[in-house]
Amino acid sequence: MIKIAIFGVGLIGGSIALCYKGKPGYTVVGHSPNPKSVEKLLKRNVVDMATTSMQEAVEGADYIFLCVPVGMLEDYLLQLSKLPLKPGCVITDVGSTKASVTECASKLALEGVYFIGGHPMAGSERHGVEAASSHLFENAFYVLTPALGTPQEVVDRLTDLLKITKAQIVQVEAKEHDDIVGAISHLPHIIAVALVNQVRGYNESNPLYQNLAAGGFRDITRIASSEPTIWRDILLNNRDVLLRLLRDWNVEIDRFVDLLNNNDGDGIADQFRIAGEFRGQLPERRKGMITSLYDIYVDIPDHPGIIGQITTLLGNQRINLSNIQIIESREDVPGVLRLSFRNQEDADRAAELLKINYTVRI
Ligand SMILES: NC(=O)c1ccc[n+]([C@@H]2O[C@H](COP(=O)([O-])OP(=O)(O)OC[C@H]3O[C@@H](n4cnc5c(N)ncnc54)[C@H](O)[C@@H]3O)[C@@H](O)[C@H]2O)c1
Ligand SMILES: O=C(O)C(=O)C[C@]1(C(=O)O)C=C[C@@H](O)C=C1
Repeated sequence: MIKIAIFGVGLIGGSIALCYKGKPGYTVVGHSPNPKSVEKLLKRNVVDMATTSMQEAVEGADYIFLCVPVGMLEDYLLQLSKLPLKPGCVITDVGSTKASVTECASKLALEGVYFIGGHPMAGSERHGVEAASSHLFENAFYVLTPALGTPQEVVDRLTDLLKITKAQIVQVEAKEHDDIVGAISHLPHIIAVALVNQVRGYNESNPLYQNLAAGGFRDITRIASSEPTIWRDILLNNRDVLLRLLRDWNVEIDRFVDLLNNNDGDGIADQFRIAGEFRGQLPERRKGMITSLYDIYVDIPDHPGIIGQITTLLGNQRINLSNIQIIESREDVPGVLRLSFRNQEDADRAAELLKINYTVRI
């Protein structure tokens, strides 16, 4: 039996737990310092066993996942280094930054056990075990940052274990990880929050701002609803990288100031063209469950029962939906449904079927 211990069973820790819970040959133990959380984990059936005792959680564990906020990772590593761990045990984490935790583990010089930093590139603005899903990591990249000198056999062992999450495992050097993820994840979170707060300020004197905010604003600001303390820790931990990225961001913004001052329409269009080309090359299909794989969009009139009609139509044809989301729905305004499918064939069949009565966009 392979024992997996998870510290911090929230969105990510809970999703890791659900990937292994109930699989033959695995037993999953969750840890929380809070007895009420331990009760909740057992009640929700996310883990096989839960405890407030660190020692009990790690006893005999083959793998230990640290899924607590970034600001707690080093403290947890230190505490683990003082506990009797099973020889050969692999400790990993899921923190959104990798340089500091990897360096901390190297300094601790763990004996007979190994640390390999990890970061699944999937998540959501939600938090807590209630938001966990065994599908979260499907098709997502999962970064490992093994320190130089980590035996290949140990890296292979963790890689094999993580394949069960259906993520694509890649290795990146820890500092390079923080540079890249700073730009593609941390900076966007800052921008989303700053933009929402800018508009919130205008809205104080005119509530029409909030009412008129539509798809564009919602698309770019979803992540502004992310958990504040999780993101406080991430941004502070990657501070130096982010300060550099924010200087570069100011350059990009100043470029638009100049283009507008100069009435430079061609320059503005060029910026959109360059951005669109790059964005078009993003690996669209490599996403976690929350932004799904094969989506179609259906315009729907706002009347009761409409969603039921659509799901019944699909169900009658045995077309499996993997997710359904109302993107826009207000009184008297037609809404948009995003229907997500696990494969292209289902998405195509659904589009054909729904086109008869609805406007469908692919
Ligand atoms: N949210 C994402 O999209 C995402 C994606 C990839 C990685 N991560 C990383 O995963 C880790 C967990 O984030 P999450 O999104 O699952 O957050 P979460 O809030 O859903 O889960 C955090 C867990 O840690 C516990 N916790 C919080 N403070 C604690 C403390 N002081 N001591 C002990 N336990 C504590 C919470 O009870 C909870 O179980 C973070 O390191 C984050 O950087 C997050
Ligand atoms: O999709 C989201 O909501 C996320 O915030 C996921 C996201 C990201 O920025 O892409 C956030 C933090 C991570 O560490 C990894 C992924």
